[in-house]
Amino acid sequence: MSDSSWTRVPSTASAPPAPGRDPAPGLMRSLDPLLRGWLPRQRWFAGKGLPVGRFRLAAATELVPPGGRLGPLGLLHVLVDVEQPGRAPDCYQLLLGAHPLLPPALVRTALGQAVGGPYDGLTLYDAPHDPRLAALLLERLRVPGRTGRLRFTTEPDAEFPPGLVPRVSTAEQSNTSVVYGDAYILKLFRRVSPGTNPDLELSLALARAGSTRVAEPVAWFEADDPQGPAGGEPVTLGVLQRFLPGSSDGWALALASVSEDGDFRAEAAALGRATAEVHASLAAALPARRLDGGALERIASGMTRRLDETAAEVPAVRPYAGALRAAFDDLAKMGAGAAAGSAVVAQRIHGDLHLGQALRRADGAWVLIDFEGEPARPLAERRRPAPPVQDVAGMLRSFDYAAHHSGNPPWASRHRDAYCSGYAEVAGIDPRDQPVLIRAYETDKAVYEARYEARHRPAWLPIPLAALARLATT
Ligand SMILES: Nc1ncnc2c1ncn2[C@@H]1O[C@H](COP(=O)(O)OP(=O)(O)O)[C@@H](O)[C@H]1O
Ligand SMILES: O=P(O)(O)O[C@H]1O[C@H](CO)[C@@H](O[C@H]2O[C@H](CO)[C@@H](O)[C@H](O)[C@H]2O)[C@H](O)[C@H]1O
Repeated sequence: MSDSSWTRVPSTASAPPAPGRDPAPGLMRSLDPLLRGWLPRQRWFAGKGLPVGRFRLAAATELVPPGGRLGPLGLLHVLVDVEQPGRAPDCYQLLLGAHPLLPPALVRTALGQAVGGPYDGLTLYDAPHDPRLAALLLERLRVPGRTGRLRFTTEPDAEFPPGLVPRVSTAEQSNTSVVYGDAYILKLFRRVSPGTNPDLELSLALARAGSTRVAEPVAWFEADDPQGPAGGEPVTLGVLQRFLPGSSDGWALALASVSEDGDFRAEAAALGRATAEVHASLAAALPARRLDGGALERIASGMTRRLDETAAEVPAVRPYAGALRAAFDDLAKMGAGAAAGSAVVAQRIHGDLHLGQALRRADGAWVLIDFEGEPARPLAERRRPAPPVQDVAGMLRSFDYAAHHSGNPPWASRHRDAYCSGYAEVAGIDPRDQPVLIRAYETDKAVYEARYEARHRPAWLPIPLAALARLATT
């Protein structure tokens, strides 16, 4: 199937639209009232709690099946910039269907009825939930090439068996994933920015290096940066990866163990070994360098800044802020004492490692997923090499989360120890022998979690707060 069998909205054909101009006449005017109601309610909407200002349509492309027509048959792909006071505009990826009458299963995915514009009178809805449109997207991913500003790529040995039935993953998520017949999972990034998403970059680098600790990407799609110069950084929009059928996620397994006060230490140690293997593969495949003292001081000052910002936003953090700063001051002092060069290596890392990012395959092996980094951080920061102890700290926090979530705090310490022992077996360095680093990174992560929970799951805020209280007294 050639690229030419796919239709695009003619007005998005090639030249970027002038700023503020609607590239598909009337589209933005009809989308605007629908997005105002729907967008802020989505789990992945980053600017929750802030008023929503202007929308600006950055790109619109309609994917239509070969021989099909624009309108109810197609999938409307939209990139929209959202302005909100106090934050830089966010660009969101929307995949929309348009239909005169929605079947009952799709009603809850509706944005509402368009008035005016190219979809006048049709109900717009979230397309990933429509098996027909999700299948259409997979069909498009099979064929490398371009449609308007969208560019589709496949790995050379990718195979697409026919008849893969799509379903949207129900996991609580920062993005939207569609599972195709237990063979593939397509992650659709919702808040996007120029620059290759590390989830694609790192899982591809690991898979190409022969690592079995990752779900291999088989196809992906990107857009040219709608605002950028020709040849600028691509915007990663979606990645199709091998699905691991019958796998269990580490968070569910850990919770089950906590609730029966079970012994999960062998699994925790295996996970530590898997983490260290991934770190070794990333260090071999991508740039790594020894940090100088100044770099450690800059890392410490970033942590202090995040603590101050969080204390300003989350009042419950304030009582601990003064004492917590000591962890970052100690890291800065370590940097000051190592002006000529420290023993700390920075390399590409997972960036947001927790138990929910580890899947135990049906054969018992641990695989890491979601190399996107912390969704709230800017992409450039998430792609910067960092000490691997950051990932270890993330996982240690997660053992603590599981134990406190289910009211069994003693479970945490023996499993944290087992994880560190497993990590040390492969890495040759035990994170517990780097107390200043691990304490600073664990504190930074708990601060991040306090802000994350305050914004997204206020009922969970006591978990990171209890950790901050403990870290403030160590
Ligand atoms: N390759 C895979 N095989 C099986 N399940 C997966 C795979 N990738 C992700 N999942 C499931 O989807 C969930 C969300 O995936 P994730 O990449 O963490 O998305 P998000 O960034 O939106 O949180 C995971 O917790 C897991 O249950
Ligand atoms: O999985 P995401 O990339 O969306 O990560 C975000 O959400 C996570 C929660 O779903 C959050 O993780 C925190 O809660 C987990 C339990 O639900 C716990 O295991 C983690 O240790 C804790 O950090 C993550 O921080 C956030 O970035």
